Amino acid sequence: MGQKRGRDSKAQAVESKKRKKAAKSGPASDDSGWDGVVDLEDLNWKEVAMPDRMEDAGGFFGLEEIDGVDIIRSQGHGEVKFKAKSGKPKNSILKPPSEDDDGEEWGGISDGETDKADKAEKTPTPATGTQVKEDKKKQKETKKKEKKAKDTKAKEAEPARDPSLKSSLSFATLLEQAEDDDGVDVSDWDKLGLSPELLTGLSKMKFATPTTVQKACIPVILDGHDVVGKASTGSGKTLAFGIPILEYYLEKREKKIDPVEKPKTAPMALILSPTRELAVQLAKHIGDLTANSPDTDARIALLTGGLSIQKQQRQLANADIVVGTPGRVWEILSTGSGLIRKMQSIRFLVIDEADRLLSEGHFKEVEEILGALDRKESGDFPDMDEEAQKEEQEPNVRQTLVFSATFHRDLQTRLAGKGRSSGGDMMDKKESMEYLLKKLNFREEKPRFIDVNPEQQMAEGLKEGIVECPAMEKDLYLYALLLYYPKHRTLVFTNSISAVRRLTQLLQALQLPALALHSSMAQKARLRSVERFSSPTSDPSSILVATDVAARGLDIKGIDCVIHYHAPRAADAYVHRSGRTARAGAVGKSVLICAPDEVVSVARLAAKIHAQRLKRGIPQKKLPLESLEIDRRVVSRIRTRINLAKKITDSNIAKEKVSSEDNWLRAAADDLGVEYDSEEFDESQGKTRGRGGGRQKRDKQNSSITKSELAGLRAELKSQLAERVNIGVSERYLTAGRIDIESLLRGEGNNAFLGNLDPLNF
Ligand SMILES: Nc1ncnc2c1ncn2[C@@H]1O[C@H](COP(=O)(O)OP(=O)(O)OP(=O)(O)O)[C@@H](O)[C@H]1O
Repeated sequence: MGQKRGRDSKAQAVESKKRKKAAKSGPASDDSGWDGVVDLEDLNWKEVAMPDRMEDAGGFFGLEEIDGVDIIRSQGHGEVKFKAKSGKPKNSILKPPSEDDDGEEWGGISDGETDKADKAEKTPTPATGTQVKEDKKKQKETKKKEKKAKDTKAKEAEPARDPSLKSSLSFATLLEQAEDDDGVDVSDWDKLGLSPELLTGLSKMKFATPTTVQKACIPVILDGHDVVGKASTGSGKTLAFGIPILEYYLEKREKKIDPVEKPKTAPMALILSPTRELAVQLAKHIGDLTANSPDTDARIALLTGGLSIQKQQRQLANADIVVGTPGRVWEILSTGSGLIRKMQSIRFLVIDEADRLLSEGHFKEVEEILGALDRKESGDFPDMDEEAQKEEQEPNVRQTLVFSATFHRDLQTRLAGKGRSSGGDMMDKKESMEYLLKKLNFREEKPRFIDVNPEQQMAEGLKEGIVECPAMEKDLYLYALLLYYPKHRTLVFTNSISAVRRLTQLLQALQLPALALHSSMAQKARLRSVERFSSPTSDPSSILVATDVAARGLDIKGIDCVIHYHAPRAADAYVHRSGRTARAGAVGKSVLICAPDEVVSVARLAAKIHAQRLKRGIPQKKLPLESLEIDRRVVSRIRTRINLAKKITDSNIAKEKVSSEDNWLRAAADDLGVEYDSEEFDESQGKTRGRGGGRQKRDKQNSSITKSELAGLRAELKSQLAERVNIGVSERYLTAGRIDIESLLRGEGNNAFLGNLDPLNF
């Protein structure tokens, strides 16, 4: 297709300048070793023929076109160049030298005698150096004048054009616009008074409007207040605190900008997260905004367990913002020299997923960190700049920002400075709210409590459902749900690591793209699972089977469905797990697979979460969750597959287990210099009788399946999986009218099933 461009005076001016530049280094002939790449201005543009009537021009007035070119985009700069299409001579697309070109500078683009002859004709007769120069100068000036007069005349002769039309036709403007298209209009952020740098960053990230929590929190934090922020999952809390931190960074840098070297300074913010994956994500999210905002080179150190401590220590030495999990942060701070003092000057302390971070296993380290940040010791700070030292001297410069989607009622009322605690079930005595308030050392007596959605903890676009099934058939119902929702990126939550391992293998045996995530995995494997699951190029039916390590904060685009294989143990876990879908205004599903003995506790849990809505009478149901009926035919037809897959998985797991136990005992026997016989050992330990004996016996039985038996099971499963699950259709009578053959052939509908399956309508 031919390329078109508009003509305008600005483009022409640039054109002549660039042409000269091109001429200097430009191509001499087709076989000169020149790669054939030319600039826009050096193309042999031809005017587009105009219709007789100007009204018919349809906005194409003044257009030029070129044929036979390929566009070449240079990496990184968005610059566009051109090359002749293959089969055409390289210089066939080049513009011949025009009258106003300086003959000497224009090295000649010629592949024909005519051009050479033309050039010879134009070449001035030899003369002395100064004279030639002067003559040329005069010639140039005359040509310039002539050209100017010609241009003015042409302009006067042109009919008046709509200025917007003109600019929209300019090729140069089109290129500019293409660059501008990189971003979106961010005028909705104006009221928050952000710096142009961050506005550019937000525009490039296509965040046209601040979310509710961002609108509510950013100004308050910028005003220097301590904030406790509560907003539903996926509502943009990270930037609600990330933006004010970066604003502070820019402001601080402005005051003492050093063009040669950044001043060595202490970090200005410490952001604590309960899980490694969330810490990685927080650093990335804030880092993305930094990277997209011009001149915003805040350095972020990520301190999480499982990765090289030395590297993290090095990062910390130059960091502006520190993001980490409490364990590793404390490990580095407590073993480093002078680091605690350096961190004492931080301006922001962020406790993300606060209710989790301030409870359970993490509290001890958080407590150590908080204690260390407030411990005042004398001494100087040799590697700190003056302002940081000054700030260090001032008492309590630190703003504390506490965020979560869920807060225990007591924590909520206490942090909001409202009323007394009635005693809570989330923390024990020592970890009481009073203690917390004191420990967090807010600089204001009452931090600002911002609850953007007091009545609803769940995201707007989330649909909640429940599938009831016999306790021993959860695998079957899980598989059925996954078949009902093909091409759904699904996150399956379990309550134990062993269940994650087993389910991942089971689903893999059923040829589903399942990945595992739990805290006993090596950190690199954990990150790899998250990366593979979240990659935009990954299978759209990817499944991540995880423990609650993935429940908090994980922001993976495009999770369509969350399945709770085990009912969560607490209401907040349900909120956070379900919050992995329907994020940032998207829609999503959350489905609980529920055994009969779990129904009561699940009902209680749901009632708790939806208490406010139930109070207001919406919706008037026993359970605010939709009950999903899985077609009985599906259940019965997939049973064989599940049984086969289970046998294969159980056998593999039992073999791994027996072999690792065996290896351990063998090594111990070797160390002791004794013979090891596994059966003899089991007998002597009474392992075949008593408590746990049944499980061990089962493991032994499962592990004793021979290789050929296993191969047989695999082959049987494979042949089952090669067929669609038949929902009451005889394949012999496919044409009997019960199924839509044409849509079947077109590959429409759910490929897992043969026959008409009522959708779950959920
Ligand atoms: N102003 C905005 N406009 C559009 N998208 C946004 C905006 N701010 C943040 N987002 C996107 O929303 C998603 C959720 O943001 P974030 O992870 O901060 O949510 P959260 O409230 O912390 O969730 P959780 O409680 O689950 O941790 C992210 O993908 C982020 O890129």
